[in-house]
Amino acid sequence: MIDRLIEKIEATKNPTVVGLDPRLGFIPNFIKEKAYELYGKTPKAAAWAFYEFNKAIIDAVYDLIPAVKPQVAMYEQYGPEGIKAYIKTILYAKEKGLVVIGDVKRSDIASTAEAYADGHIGRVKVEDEVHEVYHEDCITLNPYLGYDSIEPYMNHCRMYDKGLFVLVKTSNPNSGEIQDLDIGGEKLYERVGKLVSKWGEEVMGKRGYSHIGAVVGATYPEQGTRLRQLMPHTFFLVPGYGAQGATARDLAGCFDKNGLGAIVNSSRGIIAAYQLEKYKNQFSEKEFAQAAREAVIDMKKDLEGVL
Ligand SMILES: O=c1ccn([C@@H]2O[C@H](COP(=O)(O)O)[C@@H](O)[C@H]2O)c(=O)[nH]1
Repeated sequence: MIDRLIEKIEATKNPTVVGLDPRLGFIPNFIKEKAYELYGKTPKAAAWAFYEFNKAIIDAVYDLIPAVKPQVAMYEQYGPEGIKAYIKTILYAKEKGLVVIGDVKRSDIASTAEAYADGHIGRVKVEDEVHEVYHEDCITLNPYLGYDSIEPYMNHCRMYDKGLFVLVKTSNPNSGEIQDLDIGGEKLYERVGKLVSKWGEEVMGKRGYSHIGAVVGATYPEQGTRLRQLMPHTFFLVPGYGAQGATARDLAGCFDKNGLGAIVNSSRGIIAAYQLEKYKNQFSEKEFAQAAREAVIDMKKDLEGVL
C-alpha cells in the first residue's frame, strides 16, 4: 500500500488527503430535501445524502489528490444504512483511483483484532466462500494494547497489499495528558513512536517506508519534528490542518528531506469549504464541490510553500 500511496503523491505532486467526514450540517439543502422526499427524516435519508455529497466531492477533487480518509464515526452513527454509505464511498473513491484510508481507530486483544483485520483489510470466510467486505487500503489503529493487538493486521498488509496508520501523537488538545507523560527520561509518544517504527520493520515497502505508518497531529510541531527524527522509515498521516488550527508551517517537520514521508488530512476545511468565510462569497451552496476543489488547490499551494 505504501508504495502505491507514494506513487499517487508523486503523480499528483500533492500530499493532501481529503477527509470524508460528512455531517448533516455540511450537506447542502437541495441534497437533504431530496433525501427526505425519498426516505423521510430517517437514518436512510442521512446515509443517502452522505453518499451523494461524497460522490460529488470525489468527482471534483480526485485528479488533484492521492487519497481520501472517510471517518467511520460519521457513518456508523446512522447504523446499517450509514455503514452501507461508508462502503459505497470507499468503492467509489477506489474506482476513481484514490487510496482509501479508513479512519476506524480499532484496538482489541489479538483474537478480536483478527476479526477487525479480516473485515477491514483482509477477507472474511463464509463456509467455502471468501469475501472482501470494507475494501479500505489502510486503516487507523490504536496501539494501547501493544504488539499482539497489531500483529493480526500485519499479515494482511503482506497478503493483500494493505497498510496501517497507528496513533502516536494525536492532534486533540488533551493528547499530552497521556502521550506526553515522562516515562523515565523520554515521553510516552516517543516510546510508542519507536515501537511503531520497530513493528514496521517487518513490513517494509520498496521505497524506504513501511506499510505501518503513524498518526502524528499537525497541532504539535515540536513533537512532529522529533518523531520524524526517531522514525525515518515511518510514513505519517497528519491530521489537524485547517479546522483544528494547524498551518503548513506547523507540520513541515513531519516531512523528510525529499518532501515525502507525510500526508496531510483536512476534512471540514475542504468538504465544507463553501460554508467558510473565505469561499462563501465565491461559491453558492449548489457549488459546494467546486468550493472543495478550490480549497484543495489552496491547500496544495500552502503545503508547497513549506516543502
Ligand atoms: O489525532 C487525530 C487523529 C484523527 N483525527 C481525525 O482526522 C479528522 C480531522 O478532521 P478536521 O475536520 O480536518 O479537523 C477527523 O476525522 C478526526 O477524527 C484527528 O483529527 N486527529
